[in-house]
Amino acid sequence: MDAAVLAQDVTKRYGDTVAVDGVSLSVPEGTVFGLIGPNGAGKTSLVRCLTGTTAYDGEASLLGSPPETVERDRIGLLPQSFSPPERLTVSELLGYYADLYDEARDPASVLAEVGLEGAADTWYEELSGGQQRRACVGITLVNDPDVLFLDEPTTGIDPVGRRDLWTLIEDLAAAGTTVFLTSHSMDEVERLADEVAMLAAGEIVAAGTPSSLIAKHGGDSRLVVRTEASADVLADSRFRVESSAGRLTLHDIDAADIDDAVDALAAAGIQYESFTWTEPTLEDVYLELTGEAFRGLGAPGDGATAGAVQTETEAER
Ligand SMILES: Nc1ncnc2c1ncn2[C@@H]1O[C@H](COP(=O)(O)OP(=O)(O)OP(=O)(O)O)[C@@H](O)[C@H]1O
Repeated sequence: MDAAVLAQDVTKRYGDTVAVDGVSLSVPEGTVFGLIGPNGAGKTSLVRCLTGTTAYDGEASLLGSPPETVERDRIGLLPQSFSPPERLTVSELLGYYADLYDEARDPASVLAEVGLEGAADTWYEELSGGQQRRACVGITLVNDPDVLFLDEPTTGIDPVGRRDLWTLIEDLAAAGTTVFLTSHSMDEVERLADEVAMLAAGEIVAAGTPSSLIAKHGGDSRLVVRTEASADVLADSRFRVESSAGRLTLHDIDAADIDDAVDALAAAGIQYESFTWTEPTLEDVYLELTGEAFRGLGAPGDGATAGAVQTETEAER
């Protein structure tokens, strides 16, 4: 499979701030790549480099060419903040953006894909925040892009709308579109991404499939028991137990161990209100790695004074 997006030692500086610090990555065609990381980690800056919308050092390629030279109709980009004309209805808006391309999809079918058929004749400014975001996703689809960059696409969208968009993203990837997704929603990334990279202070600190990252950094499966009992009463059991206010946590509990663990609670005479078995998720990976990044790499965004940031922002305009 060819790489649709490739970065080799990509670095983006704004004055003294190093927003992206020597990032290398490769996204095979037709896959979903998830970029995660705390606020200020450099995600949006990296997306700008990879879409050719800002200057950078290092090498990048998009669909086999330098990003800034790729025909715009092959790329879809939903920036984090995007404000289309507000006094257009949703269908006028999609038609307006479709007209910017020599060949475009039928706006009506895009409207249906993003679940806005019922709002076709509503002015953009009268849509709810979540509907506006869906309309913006629709705008990125009118040119039927080969690569789609979505910077926090589901922010503000309700749970049903989020799931609908996830299905849409899965369908797009299944049909061959490469999707580069940045998100703060770990369940979204865990569900959608084939590969994930975590950025902290401009550097990739971990990368891999969601399951490999969870296996490496997510911690263990555990049984959390709501009880006032202390861990001592399970001292003779085979389980590793920690106690905290109102709960005992039994570690390294696989699904097959749950019965034994519950038997051990009963044998120790522990009265409990309830128990919950949890498996590690990408959120655990995120929390673990963000903690490490703050301990080891310094807080993201360090190294820039507000003045230096301001100067470069002005210089870029
Ligand atoms: N146009 C700009 N001019 C100067 N500094 C900038 C500019 N854009 C971003 N920065 C700085 O670059 C660093 C990375 O910012 P960026 O927006 O890329 O992070 P992010 O990971 O997308 O954050 P968030 O999750 O909050 O959207 C931050 O220190 C930010 O202040």
